[in-house]
Amino acid sequence: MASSSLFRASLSSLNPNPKPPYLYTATKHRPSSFITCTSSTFDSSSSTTNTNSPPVAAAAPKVRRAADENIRDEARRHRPDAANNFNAKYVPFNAGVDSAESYPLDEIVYRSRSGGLLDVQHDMDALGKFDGAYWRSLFDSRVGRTTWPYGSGVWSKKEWVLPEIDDDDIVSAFEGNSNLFWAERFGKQFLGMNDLWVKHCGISHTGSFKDLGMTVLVSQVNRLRKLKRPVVGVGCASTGDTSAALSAYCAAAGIPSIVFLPANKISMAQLVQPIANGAFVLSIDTDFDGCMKLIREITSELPIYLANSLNSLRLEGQKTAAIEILQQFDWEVPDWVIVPGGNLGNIYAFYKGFKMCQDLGLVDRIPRLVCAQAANANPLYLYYKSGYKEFNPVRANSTFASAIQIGDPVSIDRAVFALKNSDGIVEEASEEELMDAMAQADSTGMFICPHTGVALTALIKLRKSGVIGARDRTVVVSTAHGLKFTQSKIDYHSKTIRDMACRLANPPVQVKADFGSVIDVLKDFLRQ
Ligand SMILES: Cc1ncc(COP(=O)(O)O)c(C=O)c1O
Ligand SMILES: N[C@@H](CCOP(=O)(O)O)C(=O)O
Repeated sequence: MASSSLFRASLSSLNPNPKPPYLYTATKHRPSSFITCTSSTFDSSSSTTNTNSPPVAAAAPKVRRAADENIRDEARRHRPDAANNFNAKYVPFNAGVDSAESYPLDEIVYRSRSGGLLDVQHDMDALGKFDGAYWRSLFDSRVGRTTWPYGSGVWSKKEWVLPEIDDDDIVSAFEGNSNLFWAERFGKQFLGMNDLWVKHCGISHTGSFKDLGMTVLVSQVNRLRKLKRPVVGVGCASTGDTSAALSAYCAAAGIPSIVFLPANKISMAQLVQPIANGAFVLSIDTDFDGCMKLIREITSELPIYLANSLNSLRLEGQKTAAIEILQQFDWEVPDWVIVPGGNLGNIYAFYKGFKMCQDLGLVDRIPRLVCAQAANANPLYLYYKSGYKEFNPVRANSTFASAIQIGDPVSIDRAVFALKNSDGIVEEASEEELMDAMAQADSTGMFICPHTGVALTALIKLRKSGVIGARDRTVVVSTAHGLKFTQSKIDYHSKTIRDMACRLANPPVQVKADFGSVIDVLKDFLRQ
């Protein structure tokens, strides 16, 4: 994205005599973090004093930081004296206005007093002192840089994520800022669409969207340990992606990680990730729901911090993918966003990101959300179909979309809230449908995971039924890298899947090593 030109354009619409955010002088409209956000784009001597400085793009050439200084040191040097006014706390999820229950983020708490879910609540009055154009400009100004910690797509929205954390405590791999891919050929050829996009959240540090939430959670753990809170390690149950992200971020920070994996139910690539990153890996003879139950019991007994999305901190990072989509469309709102769902934290995270942008005036509406489930693990779909009358967990059956093989999702209430408030829809995909959709997408140049195949199936069904129109701007969220799931592709293309036609299989042709044989098969191929 050409952030500098965007930056200039949006500022001029805000103010005929524009100044970039960090140069605003009225103290009440000048969060101190705004100063740090761009400080390293300047020579520090000019950044704080010269209020006539031009915007970032035209700033004086940056003076290179001293060779013995790193980007953390540099950020520390630019740290403002005064703390900013933003803050956040845990509150019971969807609590009524009368509820006075809340907890500081430095407390170790995952559930409300009544046993319900928690949510991170931001001080919207403090954030709302700045208008939408102001936030858009600030976020745009941070894209594509290496300034600590704003080079991350998550921490570039720090004021909306964990406003009070010290930059020094942040553990980041500069996650986020993932590609929003225009699916030109897939859209045109299979759906007659010209405005179809795939948000590649899986093209990321550990190959899934979990990095977005894990940078936040592990950063907070880092802070808690510095505050001498009793956290000896961080643990999760996982279908493979949460464990990969947790172990990588913990390894980067030197924090012990413990992962509970359902034996033989995750891909080899996912299994090797926490092993390589030095996590303590338990392979347990149960399914994900069994692992989740165990980790909840263990984390209530031992000083191990819970890293699953039951912990609402995770969703604060994940919601930035929604903000990023809006940003990538130059703050235009897409009509539909389709998200594959398992434990169901992510669909709520997307809702929350979009809703904050609406509530703070960055956009004027939110997209309709679709949650897509594998038919073999579809408790939300069944609940939706019943008109949300009665929720029943299911026993999740084996699915190629193994990371969403979850029958008793912890965030069911969050998901229903997100869907009801976005005029949302739930769809499901059979094994054959999701594998065919994945193969179709791959045949147009993508290399997606089976979960993205589930989301694409939802799109295909909603296009066929006319719910999604040919001209609707639609975003499909791709949640993991296809390279984590190569075995499913090998099975499909070698046609070894029982009861599946694998109609798009493209197996390699065995051919003898002589000119005649090679030319014969090539002639056959070219005749087709
Ligand atoms: C690759 C992938 N896609 C989708 C999901 C579903 O996300 P959520 O559990 O937040 O619904 C998960 C994890 O559950 C995942 O690992
Ligand atoms: N797909 C997830 C399942 C756990 O989800 P979480 O978001 O609650 O951690 C995984 O990769 O483990």
